[in-house]
Amino acid sequence: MNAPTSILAPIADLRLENVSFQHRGQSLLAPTSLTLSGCRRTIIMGPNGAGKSLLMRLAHGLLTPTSGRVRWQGSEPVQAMVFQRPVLLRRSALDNLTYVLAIHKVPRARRKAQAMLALDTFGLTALAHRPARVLSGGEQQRLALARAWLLNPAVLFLDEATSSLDPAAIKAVEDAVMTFHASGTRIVMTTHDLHQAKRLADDVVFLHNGQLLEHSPADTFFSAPCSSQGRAFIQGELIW
Ligand SMILES: Nc1ncnc2c1ncn2[C@@H]1O[C@H](COP(=O)(O)OP(=O)(O)OP(=O)(O)O)[C@@H](O)[C@H]1O
Repeated sequence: MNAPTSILAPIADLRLENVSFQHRGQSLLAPTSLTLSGCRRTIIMGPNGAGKSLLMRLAHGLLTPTSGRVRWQGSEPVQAMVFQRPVLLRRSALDNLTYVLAIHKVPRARRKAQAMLALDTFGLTALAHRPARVLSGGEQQRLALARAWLLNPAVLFLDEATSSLDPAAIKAVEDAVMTFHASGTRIVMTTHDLHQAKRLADDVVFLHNGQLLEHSPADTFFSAPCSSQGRAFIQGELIW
């Protein structure tokens, strides 16, 4: 594994074909078809319980659909996922990163330099030797992003990655997302923060009640959503 560089090859399309998910006979995601392509920032939006995380976990392969299929149109690219609460090892920030490099069989002599580069990229150099679990929420999230960056993913999934952070930490995570995107990574991110979606989205997938109601360019979604639920959502009305 090399240090992250720009991803030059086109990223395979990810196609969800009539994907549904049921639990104990209850439909949590109605049959959904969706194609994610190019090097775009796709934001999955919708109110609490809409099925955003479900859709993302199905897309990333963490969940198996009840029906339908998820397939890559071409070779499956390297993917990484960042969660709302990152799971970090009881070690220093630096060691959390060198551990990942060891798992990926990077020669020992190269691990520290690569890990330090990742820490530097995400503004964490000064915290290299601090135990990861005492870092603030925003710092932990940036460490999770640095760890993902080491994998040089072509596709990065983020599930409510900023929902428990303050505005400065949100900005730092959004900057980190832009760093990934600038190096050629496709971004797929869930949020119910409208302002964040407006800042980041190239296109928006809007879910309500386990149904995909819209997948549109961000400008279209924010100026002229085609569903009444989408309109209510962007007007800040509560919908359940
Ligand atoms: N693996 C699972 N097994 C069973 N039920 C699930 C599973 N994952 C999610 N659910 C249920 O599916 C529904 C949608 O959950 P999901 O987490 O996708 O919503 P969300 O849109 O991400 O909501 P929030 O904004 O609150 O995080 C919820 O009722 C949840 O309890």
